[in-house]
Amino acid sequence: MFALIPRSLIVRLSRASRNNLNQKPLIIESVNFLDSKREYHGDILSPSQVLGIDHLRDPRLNKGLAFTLEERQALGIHGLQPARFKTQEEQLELCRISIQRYQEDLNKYLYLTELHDRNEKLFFRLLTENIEALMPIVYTPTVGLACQKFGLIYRRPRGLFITINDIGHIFDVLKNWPEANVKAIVVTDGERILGLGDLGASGMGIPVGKLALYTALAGIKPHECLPIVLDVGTNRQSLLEDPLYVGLRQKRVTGKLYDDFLDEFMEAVVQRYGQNTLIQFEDFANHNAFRLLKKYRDHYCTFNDDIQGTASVAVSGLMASRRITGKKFSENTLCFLGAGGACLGIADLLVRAMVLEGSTIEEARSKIWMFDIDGLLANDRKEGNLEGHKKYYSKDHAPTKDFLGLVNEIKPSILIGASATGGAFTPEIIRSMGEHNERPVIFALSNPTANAECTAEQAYTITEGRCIFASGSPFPPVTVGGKTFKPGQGNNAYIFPGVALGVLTSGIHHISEDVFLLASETVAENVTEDYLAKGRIYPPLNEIPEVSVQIAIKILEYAYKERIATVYPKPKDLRRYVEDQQYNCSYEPSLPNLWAWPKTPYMKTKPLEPTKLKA
Ligand SMILES: NC(=O)C1=CN([C@@H]2O[C@H](COP(=O)(O)OP(=O)(O)OC[C@H]3O[C@@H](n4cnc5c(N)ncnc54)[C@H](OP(=O)(O)O)[C@@H]3O)[C@@H](O)[C@H]2O)C=CC1
Ligand SMILES: CC(=O)C(=O)O
Ligand SMILES: [Mg+2]
Repeated sequence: MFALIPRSLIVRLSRASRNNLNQKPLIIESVNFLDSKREYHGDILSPSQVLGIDHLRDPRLNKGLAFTLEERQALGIHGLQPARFKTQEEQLELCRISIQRYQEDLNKYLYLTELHDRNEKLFFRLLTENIEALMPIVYTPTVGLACQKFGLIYRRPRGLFITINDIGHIFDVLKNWPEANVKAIVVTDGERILGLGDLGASGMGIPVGKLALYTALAGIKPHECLPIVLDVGTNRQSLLEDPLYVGLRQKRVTGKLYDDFLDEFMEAVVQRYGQNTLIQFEDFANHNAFRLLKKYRDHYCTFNDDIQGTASVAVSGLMASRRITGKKFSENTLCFLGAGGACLGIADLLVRAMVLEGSTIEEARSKIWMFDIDGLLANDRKEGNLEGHKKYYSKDHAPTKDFLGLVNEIKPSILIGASATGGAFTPEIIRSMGEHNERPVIFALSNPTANAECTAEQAYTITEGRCIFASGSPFPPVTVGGKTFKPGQGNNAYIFPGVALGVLTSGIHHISEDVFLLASETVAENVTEDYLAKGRIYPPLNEIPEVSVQIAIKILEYAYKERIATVYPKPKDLRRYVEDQQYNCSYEPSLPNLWAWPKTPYMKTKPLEPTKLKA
């Protein structure tokens, strides 16, 4: 039975009200149906078509078949959809069935991208409720493949592309972004995308994926998030020659012009969105990452995820490992393969943690040995630089490029790889770790999967199940001697969403290292004895949303204690305050409650048995 809707009244939601669907629509306009013929894309259309169709086309408004009969009629979309009404739960079931049908992960990625473009709430609900199964698709490893194939799979724009040619006009480009209330930006210049090197503008997949996790793992509202690529060219010859490449076809700009471009970008962000806008630097090459962090950290609300987020997640894993090995941080010898943003960030934060345990900085640094592409960081080495933070870890030791030899000699209890060198932890190296330690700690943090320094299978098998293992990209469970181990994912995804939530809700201007140590502790506290017994040093991925809220609460407590919060008065109930600001991915009414609408005649259907997505 159809309800009777007064034809003289159709309801129009203003753009302002759509931008914040968690609020009730603010502006309601009555339009007389009979005298309102107007032009739309050059055609004379009825106002119902003009005004209502947006509800199907705009991913933020679209609810698919969940529009009630009353909504369909009042919005003028009645007849534009089949007769069936479907709840969001029924739509989710269709999504799960659909995604299972794809064999290739890249096709699953494309399905999710299309869903994101079509129905934002459904996309985020699907992602939030299936983190374990879908994080490897929207994030590492599949996002790496999506970046490599970016030119081929590019369909619709998502995010903002600012090129070096926009210098002098970056603010104008930012003004083209259609959202007025951006609070968080993830920005890359595409020079070091995961462990895949320089992908130029094709690196856009990374800020898009990271910000999808801002919403799915921390409930930060999607319209408050802005992914940005700074396209300064690429030095990858194959991309410059690739007819499908969508970025600037020129070598990377460097030096003063690059720096001026970055400075203008930072200033333009503040001018457009305010001083408190969080700017997360992601996948910049090493020669820029540290430099830019140092330059901007005390002037903007910013952090570098590859340095600080990675440090925080690795230290968190080591905090949990400490409960198994019984050793203080300073009682370990650590050996790093790689001395870039990730490894140096981890080493620096660990030194801070050791100092808090009572070591001096020198004692703490003496426990840490590092290898880069030119071998051991050694004072007398002729090849390779010892610039920046590398010099803190350089040793009075004969230069060597023999990593296995060094491992045999110094007998580290903790081995960490972030070198983007797949298979660099050879079976001999893993065996040596097993021979010298009852519970060797082995972290193969490089992404995507093919770049991991070793697989979970190799680590557990060669150490007869004794190692404490984590990897940057996910590995399936491994069974050794009848015991099954679920490898932990030592990925900064445990950290950056919660840190962002804490920073945004407290309004702190600058993000200190203490914030990252707090995040490490919070993640480690969520590792139960039961998880440790199964070899897990991180909570399961689907617990990250709760962990993010806890991180945010810790940051708020810290911010009020240190008097660096800018949101006053201090909320009485911090958890409630945080949760009240989070995104709600359930559908909401598309119409204001002008009068009591008659009930929609939902058709009775056989209840579906929910499909379980395999991780
Ligand atoms: N799990 C996680 O959450 C994260 C993982 N990562 C991963 O870590 C990896 C490195 O990232 P990042 O540190 O930012 O990158 P960088 O480019 O800053 O550092 C890479 C480091 O590895 C060294 N290196 C390269 N090849 C070798 C080799 N054959 N032997 C020894 N050392 C080598 C480089 O040496 P040199 O200094 O001489 O160039 C450099 O020190 C990437 O794969 C990335 O995906 C990064 C961030 C987070
Ligand atoms: C995870 C991440 O940030 C990286 O691999 O770069
Ligand atoms: Mg990164």
